[in-house]
Amino acid sequence: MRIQSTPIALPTTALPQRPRLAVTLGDPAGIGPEVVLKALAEPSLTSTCEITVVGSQRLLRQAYLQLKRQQSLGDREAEALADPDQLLILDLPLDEATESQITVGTGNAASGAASFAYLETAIARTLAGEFDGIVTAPIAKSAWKAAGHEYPGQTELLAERSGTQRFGMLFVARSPHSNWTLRTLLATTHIPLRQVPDVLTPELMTAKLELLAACLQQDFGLSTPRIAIAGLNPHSGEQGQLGREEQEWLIPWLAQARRQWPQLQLEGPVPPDTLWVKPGQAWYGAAGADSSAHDAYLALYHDQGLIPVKLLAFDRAINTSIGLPFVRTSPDHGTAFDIAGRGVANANSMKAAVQLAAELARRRMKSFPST
Ligand SMILES: NC(=O)c1ccc[n+]([C@@H]2O[C@H](COP(=O)([O-])OP(=O)(O)OC[C@H]3O[C@@H](n4cnc5c(N)ncnc54)[C@H](O)[C@@H]3O)[C@@H](O)[C@H]2O)c1
Ligand SMILES: N[C@H](C(=O)O)[C@H](O)COP(=O)(O)O
Repeated sequence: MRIQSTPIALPTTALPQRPRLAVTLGDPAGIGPEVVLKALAEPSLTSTCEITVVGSQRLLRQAYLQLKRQQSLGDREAEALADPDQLLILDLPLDEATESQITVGTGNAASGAASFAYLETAIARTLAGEFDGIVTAPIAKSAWKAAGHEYPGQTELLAERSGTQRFGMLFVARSPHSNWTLRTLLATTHIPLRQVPDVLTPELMTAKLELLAACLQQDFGLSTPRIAIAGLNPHSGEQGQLGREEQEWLIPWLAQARRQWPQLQLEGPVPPDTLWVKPGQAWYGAAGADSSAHDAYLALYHDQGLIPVKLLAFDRAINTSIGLPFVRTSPDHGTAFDIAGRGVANANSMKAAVQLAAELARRRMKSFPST
């Protein structure tokens, strides 16, 4: 089903009861179309929110037909796929020349430009009040760069276009073993490792902690959360013997943070190698672990936080942008060019991203009903 790309002005009396989510296709050469079609085949998701796919209807249909062909030839039970003709699609067609440059499995300037346009459009329509949140299928940073878009990722474009100065990258995952929820915020993200010690400052940590506390309160109903803050160096510097950052500023900053936010139960700087023991035990449901694990973790750099997240929950963790004026979630994986087009992508993280976006949007609609 194709809808014209004209603003949908709802009369104020007809406020939507279900959250309206824009789901962007991501890089059309990656697994985005596949995981979107698999996720939107879930009635439990599509019944709780109104979903509009933002991207090329033609490329989505091509992905659908390719997956259907593979399933007809395969000996495995065919995984349900949403029929593009049954979906609400905000169609952003490519001209013939550009579309001919899209090769499934290879990100390039054409696929980068397409995925950039999908997200740009979803942001503009959300800011115009047409959507309550955005779920973004994966893009390839390298393809964005090839298309001339110098952003570290989707998060930065979302922040720039929504005029958001302070924002964060939070990973959320609900354990299938214990139903315990892992929440990990990254203090720094897409920067080279060697820059991390210089980018980390007390001001940055304060900004991230404020965002995290507000998110835990607003989106998860946690007003006195237990938060663990990671150390930077091995053994958190071993009293300065293995690095000085903890002694020089991180420990003093934490002492000041405890005074500034008495409602937060702050632990740290926790030695990074043992920080993840309790969440790991809580994830697998060890007796009593969920009471000793924390409500949230503040990791100091990308892989310090994401190695444990993806180790425990690669197939279900959700990247949630906090601080934006609307909900945004994304699967934790990327475009997976190496398996794109083969029909073997796991769509659970995409499903979890849609489900969390609907939950958060619904919660915010109740907290801040439109006037
Ligand atoms: N949400 C996002 O937009 C996002 C997240 C991470 C990486 N990326 C981008 O994706 C591109 C590729 O990144 P990468 O190779 O580091 O990570 P990746 O997640 O794309 O792939 C890593 C490995 O995991 C596998 N994999 C990923 N998702 C899978 C799924 N749903 N089902 C089964 N297997 C899956 C891949 O086949 C690959 O072997 C890069 O350009 C990166 O910037 C985007
Ligand atoms: N760092 C994320 C991850 O590894 O899952 C991902 O690259 C997020 O990037 P965006 O800002 O494009 O969502």
